[in-house]
Amino acid sequence: MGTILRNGQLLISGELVTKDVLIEENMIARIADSIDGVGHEVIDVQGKLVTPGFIDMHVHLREPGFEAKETIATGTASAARGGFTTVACMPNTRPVTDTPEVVQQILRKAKEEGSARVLPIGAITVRELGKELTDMAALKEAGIVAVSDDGVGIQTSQMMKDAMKMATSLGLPVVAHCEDDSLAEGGCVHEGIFSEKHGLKGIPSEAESIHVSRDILLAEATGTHYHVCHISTAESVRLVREAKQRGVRVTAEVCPHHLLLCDEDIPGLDANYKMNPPLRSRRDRDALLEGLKDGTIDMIVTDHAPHTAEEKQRGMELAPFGIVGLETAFPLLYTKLVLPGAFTLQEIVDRMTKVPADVFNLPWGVLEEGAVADIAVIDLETEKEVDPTTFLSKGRNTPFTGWKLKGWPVLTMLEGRVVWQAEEMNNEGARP
Ligand SMILES: NC(=O)N[C@@H](CC(=O)O)C(=O)O
Ligand SMILES: [Zn+2]
Ligand SMILES: [Zn+2]
Repeated sequence: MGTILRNGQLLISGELVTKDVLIEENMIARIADSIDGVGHEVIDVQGKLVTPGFIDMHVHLREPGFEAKETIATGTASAARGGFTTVACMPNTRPVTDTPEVVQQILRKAKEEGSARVLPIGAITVRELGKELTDMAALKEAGIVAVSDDGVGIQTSQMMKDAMKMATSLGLPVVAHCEDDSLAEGGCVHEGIFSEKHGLKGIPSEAESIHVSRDILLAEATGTHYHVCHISTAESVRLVREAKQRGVRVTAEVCPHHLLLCDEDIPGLDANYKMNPPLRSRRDRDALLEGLKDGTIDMIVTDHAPHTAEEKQRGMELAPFGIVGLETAFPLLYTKLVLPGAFTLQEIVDRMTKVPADVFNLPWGVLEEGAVADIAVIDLETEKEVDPTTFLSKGRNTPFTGWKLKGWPVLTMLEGRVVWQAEEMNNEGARP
């Protein structure tokens, strides 16, 4: 017996087309105008978008070590609710994901308790201290898909060059958090309108862009696949665009919050607007949208970064950087970029599925016969307010509370298994 998703809307060459999808075992067995339901379970998804499950190459699951913020169980439940079936998790755990043991522990937990596929990213340097390279070969053997010291920048050029050489020899992408400490130190928001108004120390744009420029030169010299994390400034976008034109192997990701908000939008000293990199200027925000449009920026990621309520209540200067993102990403992008016509639905879906799969050489992210049945079903009609108290994440730290959005995922399948289902998708009323 298989499962049929009946009368869903599939994106085919940019058009929405009504189709049935038959899932057998863990695979998509058939996609057709109409599939006979006899002998199968049938789920009515009439009028709803059926897409490949989303892939997020940048999340913080916090386990091991920071289970008060999030666990692999709650983080992947949050992912499933957001329509994500694959998440890559950053190594700034405790201990840092810098040994094969931690990688194996994450993979084991994910298998036992996970509602999404988890791809660990290993640390570039031991304890992310920037002093000594990790044993990347052993980490790769254990199952990492890339290396990163996310949370901190690699401060010296020599360390980054050594890391790139090592990663290249192993075929691992270098995923870089770009931040020059000598420029960023002590800042809590973007250096600009908001920091001036409130007398706060700012993080200037160059703190990011200088690393991007340095790393592009190093990537060119070493032949590395260099991937820029959470790109946030106009200058970084320009640098990546020029590097791509010259044929450097550079890719980039952007977060929904940097596409939709700028420092002018921060209402006051609320740490739910504090993340790293910070919300930049309107000009930067516009450059990110343009970069995403023209392909300079390859993919969208959430940088889901849960923290406890107590931590986030410490105020703008003392609270940790980071906001959650998995459960609001698609509704935000759909409502704020697709519905107003800035991006097509296909453009947004591709940057959350096929493109990250292509860039990181992953076998998921497509909805076609013979593919693994990682699927998101999305209600494009019903408008609902963002309500953090409903989040499956332990984190409630979002600046989007109360936003009225459409495009809420209602059913998520991982390898053919339903891992999340909204109440309204209770199977009653479906008929063969
Ligand atoms: N983005 C953030 O603001 N915070 C991240 C670290 C990071 O992504 O650099 C975190 O781990 O909390
Ligand atoms: Zn980062
Ligand atoms: Zn991060």
